[in-house]
Amino acid sequence: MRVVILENAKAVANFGADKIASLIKTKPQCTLGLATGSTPIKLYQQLIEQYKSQQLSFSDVSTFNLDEYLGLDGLHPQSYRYFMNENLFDHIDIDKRNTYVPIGNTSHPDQACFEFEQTLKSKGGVDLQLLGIGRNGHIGFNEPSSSLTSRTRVKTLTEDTINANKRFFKKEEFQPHLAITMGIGTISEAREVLLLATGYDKADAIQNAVEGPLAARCPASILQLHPNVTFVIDEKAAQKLQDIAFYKHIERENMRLKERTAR
Ligand SMILES: N[C@@H]1[C@@H](O)[C@H](O)[C@@H](COP(=O)(O)O)O[C@@H]1O
Repeated sequence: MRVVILENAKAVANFGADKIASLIKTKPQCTLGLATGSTPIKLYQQLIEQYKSQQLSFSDVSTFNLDEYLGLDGLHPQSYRYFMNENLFDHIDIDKRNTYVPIGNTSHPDQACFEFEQTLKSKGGVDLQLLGIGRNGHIGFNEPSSSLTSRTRVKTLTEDTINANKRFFKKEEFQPHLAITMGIGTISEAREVLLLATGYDKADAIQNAVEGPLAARCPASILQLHPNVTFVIDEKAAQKLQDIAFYKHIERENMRLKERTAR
């Protein structure tokens, strides 16, 4: 488990974008696991800039998104399909047929979840999974008490999550209380995981995820078992970690080692 603490949200976005860009350069046909929410927006902007300046092509990349609101179709401005089109897909050269977001407007959600898992499997799984984190420690829409080995399925959202996401909906607008989400077991199978968090709001969740016990109360704590996970967080989100000095020390040591081996 690697904990990278950076100065601010911009540095977090740069770090994440560089990771994704270097994966695409070494493996143009890679499969990315993508997230929504406000946290990855700056990272997506960086990727768009790299595409526009011809440093990066997404033409052979496939993507799988973590989650979608149940009951919203992809044309609904608050749907996660719409979010992905607006914030990334419409601005790069990705083939949209290779972009998979769980289908929210289905009358057969269990079947949709099963097919999502099957498609992910047929594509060989996720190379790099990008994650945000909810204030209560959720990843995707796996709320506290989710099974730590769960697969893609329908989940009920907590009041805290509904309130946190209210800002995206208009006052009288229907806000779904259910969502389809990749399971925690599904997420854990990604070959590499990058979790981004910024701001004081996320400090408790980060402390529980990184230093708390492995527990369904904090779904992100499952990442402690992952062999290739990096938490990329800003100083504000890091403020409740007990071992900040040690995490920073490790990063400095790693940097020195890199410089020495590069000589
Ligand atoms: N389902 C999404 C999560 O994938 C995301 O990580 C979380 C945090 O969002 P934000 O980045 O806006 O804080 O919000 C939603 O609940």
